[in-house]
Amino acid sequence: MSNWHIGVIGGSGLYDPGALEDAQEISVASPFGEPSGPVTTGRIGGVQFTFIARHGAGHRFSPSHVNYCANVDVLKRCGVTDVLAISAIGSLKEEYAPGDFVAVEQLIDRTTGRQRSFFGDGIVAHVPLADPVCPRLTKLAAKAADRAGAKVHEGGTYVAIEGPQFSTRAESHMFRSWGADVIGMTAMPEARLVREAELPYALVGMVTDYDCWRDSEEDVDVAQIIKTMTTNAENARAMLAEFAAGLPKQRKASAIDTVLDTAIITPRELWDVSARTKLDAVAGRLVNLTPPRKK
Ligand SMILES: CSC[C@H]1O[C@H](OP(=O)(O)O)[C@H](O)[C@@H]1O
Ligand SMILES: Nc1ncnc2[nH]cnc12
Repeated sequence: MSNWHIGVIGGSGLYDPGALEDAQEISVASPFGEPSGPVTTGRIGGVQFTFIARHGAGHRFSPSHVNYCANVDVLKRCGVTDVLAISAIGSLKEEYAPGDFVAVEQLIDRTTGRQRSFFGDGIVAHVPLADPVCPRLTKLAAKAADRAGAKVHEGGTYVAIEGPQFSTRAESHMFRSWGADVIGMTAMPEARLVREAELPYALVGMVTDYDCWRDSEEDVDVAQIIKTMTTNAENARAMLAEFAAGLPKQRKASAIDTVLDTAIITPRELWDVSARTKLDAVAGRLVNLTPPRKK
């Protein structure tokens, strides 16, 4: 059995991971509140996968209402080593056409008012985020998408908007002028939280539309996105199978696995019991070392 355990966050149109061996649906409680739903855990080949539908079964949580903290906490609690997120994205670039896959490299955060950190209430941490995705995992995901028959673009900057409305035409042009290549509503704060949980993150976007900047194209709407995503969901599942097959047999440590070592600024002797208890999965490697301090 491999030592990889891949957490998959399925976005719009991808509400189940397809066939997993020995699949089990488990409801996992989180101190950060209700996750979007139960996880499905099982194997593809010798690799363990744990899947969560970002917007819940039946797409009940909008991008602003997804409990990103709980979803990431639950994946960490299940023991995942790495997170592969799959999203529907709009294209801000001529060359990225509907149906194409994009292995995202950079993120711009335009979301507002979402909980963006596990830390701050008793234990403060500042993790580095210069490179928000893990290059190793992203490369493996891009290769898998390619082997699954998708047209894949490696690299690209994703701008995360708050939504739930799509962008105005002026915003769409502005994001293009900033150098953003694709647009969505969910990769932030997800990527921030996954990093805080010391998990490498890769984001594969499936292009569903050209947003509203392109004169020759209909402006984006949900019907267009769902139509493309339904066609693409099978490709995404095929990508997961190829991803499992293409992983190196044994996972080697990543610098992200221990990123909190140099990120927590609050001295250990001041960590309070409730913060430690809440972080027992996210920062379990550190907070579970010694008995919690009594107040
Ligand atoms: C269904 S239309 C917009 C919706 O689709 C994307 O979701 P996800 O990233 O979870 O695939 C986008 O970010 C919006 O949330
Ligand atoms: N054009 C768009 N804007 C924001 N999120 C999206 N998800 C898919 N297409 C999108």
